[in-house]
Amino acid sequence: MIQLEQVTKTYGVGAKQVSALSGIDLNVRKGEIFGIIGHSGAGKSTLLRSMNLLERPSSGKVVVDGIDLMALNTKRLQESRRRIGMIFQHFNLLSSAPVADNIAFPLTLVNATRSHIQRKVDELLELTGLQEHRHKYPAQLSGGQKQRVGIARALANDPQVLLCDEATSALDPQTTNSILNLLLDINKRFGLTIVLITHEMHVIRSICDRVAVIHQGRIVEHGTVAEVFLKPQHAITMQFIDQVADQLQIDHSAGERAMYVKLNFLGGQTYEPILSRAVQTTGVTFSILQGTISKLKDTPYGQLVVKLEGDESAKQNTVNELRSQGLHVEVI
Ligand SMILES: Nc1ncnc2c1ncn2[C@@H]1O[C@H](COP(=O)(O)OP(=O)(O)OP(=O)(O)O)[C@@H](O)[C@H]1O
Repeated sequence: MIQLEQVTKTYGVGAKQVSALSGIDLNVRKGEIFGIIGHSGAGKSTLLRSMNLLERPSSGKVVVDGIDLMALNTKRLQESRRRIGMIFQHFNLLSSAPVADNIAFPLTLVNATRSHIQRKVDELLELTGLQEHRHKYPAQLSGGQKQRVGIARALANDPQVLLCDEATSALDPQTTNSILNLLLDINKRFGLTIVLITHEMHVIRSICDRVAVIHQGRIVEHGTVAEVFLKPQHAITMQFIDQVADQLQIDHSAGERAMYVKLNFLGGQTYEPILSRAVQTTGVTFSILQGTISKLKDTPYGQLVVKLEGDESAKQNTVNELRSQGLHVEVI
């Protein structure tokens, strides 16, 4: 749905030049929720805004639904942009207009008929749960309600893509979850392709199908959320995963007989007695030091930290057996 080929962006001129993006290749598939995570200044906003040419890349190619955006004239670009909705961290609503008019705004720009505007606004108020707030002004709404208005407005022209620029960063955790659930619902109902940028791994884990990690203007890692969670390759990715992991301090003084391992279970494995079966065959004993079960989007995901005790070869056989059962096992 969105292809970026060798996209670069340099701000400024001469000695003041800043390279924000360097050779970005990215492919966002139709109907998926694609997350881009990175620290402040990594280039996330620049990357997201280059997908609708709010920020024109210095070089490279941006293709959305088969259309090469950089090759379009201003009028054609405006038409293409209508198929790409966007929501913002600080909502960017018209403060002097009530909720219904904010939602109707993109439709008035394309001279939609009054009856179409009325029908669409009613539909979007219902979708976003804002019916009773239609006559209120943005200043009378909570942050979560404002973002719902932002989402409704972004959907007014029936876009194929929704770009989310740190859409939940200004919200408390509970409101964040309700907005993420709304995005997930919209994605499922309408097959809308969603690209979001964030610095929070919780957001990626909750709703994304695939993720790219950006650092200093480059994509350093990408894959399905499960792949990236279970087998992070880059130090930056590990830092982000630590945001959502409970840290356990291992005391290695227990002696050589002990081996500490971290086990990651995914999907159906999460609820199976794989560890008990493995130790029955190898004869080692184990104690659980830490365990959590959470979800990667809709997929259950479990993590156990266990201490294995027994012969060196038996412990190694246990690790091998667990790996052969498809678990991701890390000796720590
Ligand atoms: N208009 C601009 N002029 C000059 N430099 C810019 C401009 N916009 C961004 N930059 C620089 O480009 C780099 C990437 O910025 P960008 O805003 O894309 O990062 P980010 O990951 O979105 O950061 P944050 O999470 O803090 O918003 C940074 O070094 C930033 O200072």
